[in-house]
Amino acid sequence: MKVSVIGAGNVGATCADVIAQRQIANEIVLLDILEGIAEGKAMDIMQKNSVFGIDSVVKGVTKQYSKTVNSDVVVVTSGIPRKPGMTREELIGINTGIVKSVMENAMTISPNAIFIIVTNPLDTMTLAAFMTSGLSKNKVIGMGGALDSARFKYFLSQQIQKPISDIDAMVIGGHGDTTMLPLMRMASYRGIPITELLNEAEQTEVIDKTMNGGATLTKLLGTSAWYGPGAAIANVVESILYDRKKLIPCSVFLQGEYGEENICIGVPCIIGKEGVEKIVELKLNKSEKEKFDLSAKSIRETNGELRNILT
Ligand SMILES: NC(=O)C1=CN([C@@H]2O[C@H](COP(=O)(O)OP(=O)(O)OC[C@H]3O[C@@H](n4cnc5c(N)ncnc54)[C@H](O)[C@@H]3O)[C@@H](O)[C@H]2O)C=CC1
Ligand SMILES: O=C([O-])CC(=O)C(=O)O
Repeated sequence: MKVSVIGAGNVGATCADVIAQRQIANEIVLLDILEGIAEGKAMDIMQKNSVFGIDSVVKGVTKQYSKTVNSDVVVVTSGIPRKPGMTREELIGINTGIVKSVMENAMTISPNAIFIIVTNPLDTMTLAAFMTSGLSKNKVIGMGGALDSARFKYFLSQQIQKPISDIDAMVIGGHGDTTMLPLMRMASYRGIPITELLNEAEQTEVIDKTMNGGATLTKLLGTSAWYGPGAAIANVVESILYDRKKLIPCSVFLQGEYGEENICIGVPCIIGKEGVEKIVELKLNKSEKEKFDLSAKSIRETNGELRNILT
């Protein structure tokens, strides 16, 4: 099983490290355009593997796409992260060209690969990868909701003072500060609805913290997060490589599902060896559907900018 990670920055290197440490793939190739960075990080991870007796092989290369040949999964983490005070959407100008060129280089050499897009603005970059590659829609997966759901569960566990592993919760919609939709009505603590455990004000507080999860970390770190993102990507990779068919919210191209068309947005997906194997249509109530529609509207505005950049 071979995974290539294009962009050996904070998120790409962490993702490679988690995949190696959990032995999800036996070969991981890290690629970057900056001389030496991928080689150095791969060597460092291999020396860590040596400490723990892990046999997954991590290789680092500079621009050498030939080394990514026949990857089963390609993760696109190349691109600029935001700085404190910025929105993810502000990255569209610089990151569109990067995602387009990475897709062109990577897909010819790994014709059967499933692509996981991570670069921000996530939903629009996933659409860019889908449009510019011509790949079938099941093979282009945007990773956003997996991370947002992990944050939602974390903030819920903090609020109700219970272990994270006892909490089930999901975020759908866009991967943006104002576009994500934490599904509080469906969140539960071991089957007990969270809405029975938290009052309205507490629920609102958790939702706000979740939606601002990325911005909060960016303010604290001076650049955006990487441990949560790296792990969330590895979870998607694992579901593909081992055909686990996990239900993970991912940004995927919709053609009528949730009443939307020609847009990539976060919805619950069954993720297996074919990539997106099924989109699960939740029965949203009126208020949830209104929020989902607003999220889609906002993503469409950013997609308008994308179309201007690409033409
Ligand atoms: N979808 C999500 O949940 C998340 C998305 N992100 C996004 O992921 C991206 C990467 O974030 P970080 O790793 O923190 O940034 P970083 O700056 O640490 O690393 C980015 C790497 O991409 C490389 N790169 C740039 N152009 C490239 C190209 N054409 N080919 C190959 N490599 C190239 C850079 O040299 C750099 O090493 C950002 O756009 C960020 O906003 C970050 C966290 C979560
Ligand atoms: O906040 C950012 O810009 C990076 C990201 O997408 C996240 O951590 O959720």
